[in-house]
Amino acid sequence: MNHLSSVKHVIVILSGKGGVGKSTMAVQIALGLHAAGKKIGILDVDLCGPSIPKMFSLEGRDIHQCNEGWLPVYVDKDQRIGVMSIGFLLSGADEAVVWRGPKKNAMIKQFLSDVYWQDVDYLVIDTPPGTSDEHITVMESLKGYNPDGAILVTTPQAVAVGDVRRELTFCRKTGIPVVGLVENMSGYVCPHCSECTNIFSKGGGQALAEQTDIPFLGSVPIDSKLTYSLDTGTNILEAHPDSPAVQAINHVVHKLIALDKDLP
Ligand SMILES: Nc1ncnc2c1ncn2[C@@H]1O[C@H](COP(=O)(O)OP(=O)(O)OP(=O)(O)O)[C@@H](O)[C@H]1O
Ligand code: SF4
Repeated sequence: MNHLSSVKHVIVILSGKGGVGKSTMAVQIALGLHAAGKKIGILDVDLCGPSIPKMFSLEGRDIHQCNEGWLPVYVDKDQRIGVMSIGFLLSGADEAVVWRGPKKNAMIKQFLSDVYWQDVDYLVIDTPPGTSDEHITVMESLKGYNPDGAILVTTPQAVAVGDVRRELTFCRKTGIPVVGLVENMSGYVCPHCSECTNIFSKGGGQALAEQTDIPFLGSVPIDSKLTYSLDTGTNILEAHPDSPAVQAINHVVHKLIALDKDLP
């Protein structure tokens, strides 16, 4: 049995470039949805750079099997946030996955069919940067399970925004709806006075969303509290609920939940 059938919503996180904060957004959106009372699964199919276990401080944890399939590794004792990542199958943080395409694609298919999610409300899938074979495998494996669609992550600079256009074309060609666009690293929040300075250009994500007629979900600034929380696997939403990054993430999550009724 494919356990995706027990998942209510599937959201794929995509970015045109590496390092724009795709995994960061996957984790924060998951935490925000969890705070809103939803049961969450996070699937990390970034086989060459699995960063989700580190961001939840779950490195070194083992995957266990039950009769139904692979059990996710749970972040919380209530088992409301489950994680599956290739990172759990590697023997150490420095080990690299040196696999050719077919082996990677077989692993992604297995991840998508064999993890026993147990009635999660939202499955958030973190993908590698760009549009590769792995993305096509994800999209093909999701066919028939009615995924909500993709959230595109960009930084505000024109170069990064240009790459998002290619992601949009990819979504259209593979038939996956676009849930919306998030602009990450939109300005830098000073840790002393909380002043936000636009160190990159401003508003590129929002302008692109308007031009291409996709929902703009919001802008998340660079916030050192967020970097710290990701490095230490702590929950910034609980630790710093008033920080600018958390307010921005909450805004994205509320928009996402509001879109729920409109999702195909
Ligand atoms: N808004 C932010 N504020 C502070 N730090 C951030 C923010 N967004 C991302 N970061 C930091 O930037 C780094 C890169 O982020 P992340 O790993 O999420 O990028 P990515 O797009 O998933 O990268 P990859 O190309 O490896 O998949 C991380 O160390 C993260 O802590
Ligand atoms: S934003 Fe304000 S507190 Fe921060 S470095 Fe600049 S002047 Fe100093």
